[in-house]
Amino acid sequence: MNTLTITRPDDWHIHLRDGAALAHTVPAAAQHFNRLICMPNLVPPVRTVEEAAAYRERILAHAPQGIAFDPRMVLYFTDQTPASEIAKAKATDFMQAIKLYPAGATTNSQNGVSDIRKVYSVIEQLEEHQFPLLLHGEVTHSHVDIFDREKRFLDEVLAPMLRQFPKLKLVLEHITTSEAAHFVLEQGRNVAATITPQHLLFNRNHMLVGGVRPHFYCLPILKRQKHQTVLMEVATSGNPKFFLGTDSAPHAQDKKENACGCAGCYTAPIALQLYAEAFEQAGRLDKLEGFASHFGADFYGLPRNTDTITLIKQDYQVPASYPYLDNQALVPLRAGETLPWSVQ
Ligand SMILES: NC(=O)N[C@@H](CC(=O)O)C(=O)O
Ligand SMILES: [Zn+2]
Ligand SMILES: [Zn+2]
Repeated sequence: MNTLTITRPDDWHIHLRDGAALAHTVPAAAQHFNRLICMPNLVPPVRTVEEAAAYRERILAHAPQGIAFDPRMVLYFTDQTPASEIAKAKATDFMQAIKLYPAGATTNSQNGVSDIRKVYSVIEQLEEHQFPLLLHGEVTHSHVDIFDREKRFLDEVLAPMLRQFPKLKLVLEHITTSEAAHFVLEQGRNVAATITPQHLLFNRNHMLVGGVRPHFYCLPILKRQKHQTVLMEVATSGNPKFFLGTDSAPHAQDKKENACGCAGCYTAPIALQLYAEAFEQAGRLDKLEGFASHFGADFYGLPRNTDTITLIKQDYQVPASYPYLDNQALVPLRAGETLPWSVQ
């Protein structure tokens, strides 16, 4: 197969950042994706519907003319989120979800939730309004090994929460383990997961063997190959519980190539090509369209896109870096490498 035309995809998990970064991140994402779930971990975070509306305007100011582009906004869950904010968000036509970061779990999560049991009154509203909860699913206790943090979250936080709120609509974001994949498979249709291109194509050896490669460092961290294999299986299975969320997370080059490097892989301009590479490796290119373009929209109750995008089996040279902010560069995953798929 040399070309593959699919319904235009959506990215259900992306970081666009704010301010001057938007001039770079918004056009890069909009060239391939229509709807974006715009993560709210700004500094300061997007805590209210008003702040989300203002952030959406700042994003739209950089949207390319003449193509469909619909940023979907997300509240940042804090210990102080008022339960009344949920009905308010639900009543808008641009708020899509609320994102829960356990405090300290990842980039800009310091204002996240300190103990999920303290916010059960808000979660009750989420279940009642069927307003989706997006989870960065890792525990944060310093004594828990970084490679076990996702599994521990399932056992200690998510399973008890779902027992209490069995109809809660939720997305376990950027899953990285076989345990998370199986957990999602065992739940009802109200529970889904996003999977990034890096967790499909890579495992921790790619990050750590032969030298430490900071551009592969993201959270949750890349795991063993046996987990990668299971993620590939579920992503390419055609099961609608698993859909595309790139978790493209830009950090300037000097913040990544640093004695204490930031977590996050920048993939927005190459993510679709990477997913095509992964699905081809699995012999399941026929399942790419469902994963990339149908299942997320279906889960969120949005119409599927009506236009299409065409991938070509043609080498694509990833730039060494993209321009970013003042004099900084943005180094993508696979910088300088040649990918087997291009977007027409
Ligand atoms: N994935 C990451 O490693 N980083 C994300 C935050 C997140 O999605 O956890 C970021 O905002 O940089
Ligand atoms: Zn996260
Ligand atoms: Zn993210």
